[in-house]
Amino acid sequence: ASTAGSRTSEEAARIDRKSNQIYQQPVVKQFHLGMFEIGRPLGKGKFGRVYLARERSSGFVCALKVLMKNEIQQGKVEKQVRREIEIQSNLRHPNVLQLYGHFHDSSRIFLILEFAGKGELYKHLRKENRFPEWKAAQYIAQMAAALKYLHKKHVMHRDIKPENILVGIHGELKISDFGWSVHAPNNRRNTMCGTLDYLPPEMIKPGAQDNYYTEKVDLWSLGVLTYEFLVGEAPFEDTPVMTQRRIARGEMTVPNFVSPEAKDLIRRLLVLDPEKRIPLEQVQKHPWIIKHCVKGERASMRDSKSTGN
Ligand SMILES: CCc1cccc(CC)c1NC(=O)n1cc2c(c1)/C(=N\C(=O)c1ccc(N3CCN(C)CC3)cc1)N=N2
Repeated sequence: ASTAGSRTSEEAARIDRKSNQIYQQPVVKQFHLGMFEIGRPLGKGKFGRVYLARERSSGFVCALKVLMKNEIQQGKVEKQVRREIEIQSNLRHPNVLQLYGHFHDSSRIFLILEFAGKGELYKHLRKENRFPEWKAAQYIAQMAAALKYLHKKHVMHRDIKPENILVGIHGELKISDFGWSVHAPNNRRNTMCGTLDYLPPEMIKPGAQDNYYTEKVDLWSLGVLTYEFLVGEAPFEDTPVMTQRRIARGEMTVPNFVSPEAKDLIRRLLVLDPEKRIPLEQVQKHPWIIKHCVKGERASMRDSKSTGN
């Protein structure tokens, strides 16, 4: 295959004679509102509304997120919106909601997002109260894969919670809302708003001199997410003051209906010392994940027989 370096920047696409492939460089298209047919509203958040949309020429279905410039300015979140666009535009993973492009007019910013056909995960969780272990394990495996991808690109999400996860048409999870994500390491203190439940100890009580934290914050949140999927509420849920104290001390109890394997994974993620949290590779190989995610042993044996390895 060609070496990317040899490709000059203005080339949009080229035929590689050897492999007779077309290497399509993303052509940065200019988008505008007239290109889209707007459908039903899908949801609304603090700073925006999202609509089902279809790009007229291609018929491509997407989600159009509309942010009001004046609300963004008043909320002093321009930087976050800029970061969300910059970070999410460069990400491509089946469990990360894709941002295809963006544009703006005099009063609004528009984000062209991947359409997640089954909506918000937290609504599914509230409706089902809590997920069966096989479903929770498959969801956590997908989140671990997404986080591994993000961390490889030195992006930490920092706001992993059910409210920021969408469900695709085939039931796959999609991390969204990169408003709080940053490139690691991050040694700036950011005032966080919203729920405290998912914050790790190092973000709750950063040492005076070193409020330095890394991607390990997402490991803590993955632990909180695992707990909430299985129990139906967050592990440190309490009054704001008590929540902070319980997080800082890692005080939580796992109900008996949670299997020992799941309890083991939760305890290995909810570790106060960020360096001692189980790494994502180990999460993906954890017995609880393997038990629910790898097709039965016989099935995999069948695979290996057929491929003969
Ligand atoms: C502006 C809204 C907002 C604010 C803050 C954070 C986020 C990310 C979660 C968002 N949403 C966002 O960016 N979103 C980007 C999106 C997106 C939201 C979305 N789909 C839906 O919101 C949705 C909702 C309900 C739905 N149905 C519910 C009823 N069911 C019977 C059938 C399926 C199907 C899809 N697809 N891309």
